[in-house]
Amino acid sequence: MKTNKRPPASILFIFGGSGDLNYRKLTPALYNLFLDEWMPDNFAIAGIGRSSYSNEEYHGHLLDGITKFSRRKGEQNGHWKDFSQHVSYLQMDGDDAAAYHKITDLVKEKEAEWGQHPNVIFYLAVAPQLVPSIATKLGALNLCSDVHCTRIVVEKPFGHDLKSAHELNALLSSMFKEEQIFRIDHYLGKETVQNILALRFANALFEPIWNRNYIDHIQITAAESVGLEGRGGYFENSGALRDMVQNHILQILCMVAMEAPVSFDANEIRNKKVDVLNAIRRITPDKVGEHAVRGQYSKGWKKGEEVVGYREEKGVNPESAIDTFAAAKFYIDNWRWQGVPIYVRTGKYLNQKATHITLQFKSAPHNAFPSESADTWHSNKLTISIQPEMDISIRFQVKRPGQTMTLDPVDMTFSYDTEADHAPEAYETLLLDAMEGDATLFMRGDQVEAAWKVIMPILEHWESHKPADFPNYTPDSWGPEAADKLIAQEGHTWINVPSA
Ligand SMILES: NC(=O)C1=CN([C@@H]2O[C@H](COP(=O)(O)OP(=O)(O)OC[C@H]3O[C@@H](n4cnc5c(N)ncnc54)[C@H](OP(=O)(O)O)[C@@H]3O)[C@@H](O)[C@H]2O)C=CC1
Ligand SMILES: O=C1O[C@H](COP(=O)(O)O)[C@@H](O)[C@H](O)[C@H]1O
Repeated sequence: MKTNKRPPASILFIFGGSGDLNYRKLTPALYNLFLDEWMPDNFAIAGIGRSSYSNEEYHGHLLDGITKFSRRKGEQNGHWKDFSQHVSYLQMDGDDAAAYHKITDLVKEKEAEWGQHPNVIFYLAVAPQLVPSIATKLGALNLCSDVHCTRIVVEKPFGHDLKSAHELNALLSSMFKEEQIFRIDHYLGKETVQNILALRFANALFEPIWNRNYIDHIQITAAESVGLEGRGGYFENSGALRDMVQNHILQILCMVAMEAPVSFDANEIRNKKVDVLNAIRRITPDKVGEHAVRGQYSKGWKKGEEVVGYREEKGVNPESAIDTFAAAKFYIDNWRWQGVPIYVRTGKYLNQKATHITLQFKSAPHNAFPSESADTWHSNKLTISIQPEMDISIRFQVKRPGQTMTLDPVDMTFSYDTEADHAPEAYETLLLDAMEGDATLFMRGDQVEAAWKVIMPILEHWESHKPADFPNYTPDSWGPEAADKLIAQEGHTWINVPSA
């Protein structure tokens, strides 16, 4: 786990330095680490892309991103000038092997300037099709020597399906050792996602009831209020199941369902998580309809503005069968979770931005209270809100003050928003971990493949059976009606946690 020390001297090469992710997330995160005095004493950041920028233009572009998207807006009392001196832009085509000397030149220059061998981190924030070509050329640089500690950070999606993920793992491990490969899933860097482990394994209170004997079912919702945001080209090759369930949602599920780790060693945590993925019951092709629902948004209204349907978005096939909503019911075949349904859902243009996990407990075995209390009888639930609210809330029943024995449900809530002044953004945590070489919050190769195995039957069924009812939900709703039917099969309903 992280120490309180700054990481060693590092050079970060960001492939995709001219792209959206770097503009909105990576550079703002690195700048926040700098402001919070977490960056190494000696560091350099080089953005890489084919677009043309002078260093000065590049700095202006990045500062614009910070002003729009960072948790700390703007340049912060002159600190930007100090930070930007560490940042440069390398114009190069990642497919052009002859251009890679620019990387080794910069490493040599910094070694001479700092009088030490820095860690070299390659961050691949590029489309997945480019990853094999770039990784192969990086491997050929032979920077993975005794003196350099080289790491490669690979953005999601990791592969397009099980086969391509397996091939990419094989390619990366032919050039890098597993401890050098950092497969990123930014949900694992979110404070409230990490807090699931603290809640479960730093408190003796929850463990005895965290199982099939007390929990009726679990729900995981990752709802987005935004639409495609110009990513039509990407989404047409992806869909909600690939974009959110294969990675973020299954990783959250692992943290909720895993057994207690013996230590916080990266491999120990990852072993426990992969056990969960391997225990998820495989959905057979004939059962996909009972276990999974897909949706696609139509045109409609969002916050009082008319918005186009998915099929009318830029870069989208007018007859597209891509899912912008996905819901599924999973079972984990082990002693702890046998028979407990786990419902997950995600979608674009839903009613609100809300990511939360709810553990719905079973009802008390006997209601000894007067019969009128039956109307207000609610079973307990524990809700972990990941965003935008960051809190943990337990619902239980109390007696309403007065002469009658009437019960009311109340919530006891811990709010991260009030306790943590400036919770770091996920990418701050993950970039710092990558510089420190701590892979606990990153995915191991077998974990990614195990997650693909879980969703492959659904993907294959959907790809071979085109939906007859698309588009089937309107913007600002909670998705298609079929999602309500999915959960109603076992007498449950989706829980929508209202945002403040
Ligand atoms: N944007 C987001 O919010 C998120 C993105 N991601 C992932 O991050 C990755 C990048 O996404 P995003 O930033 O949105 O994509 P963009 O399309 O905005 O950026 C793509 C980047 O790749 C560069 N690039 C493309 N071809 C080459 C090439 N041949 N050689 C060198 N550079 C090249 C582009 O630079 P140029 O055109 O100048 O060559 C550009 O900087 C994807 O895997 C995505 O799934 C993950 C989570 C969220
Ligand atoms: O990885 C992705 O995540 C974002 C949602 O991230 P969040 O941190 O805002 O919840 C999603 O919009 C995007 O489609 C997906 O690629």
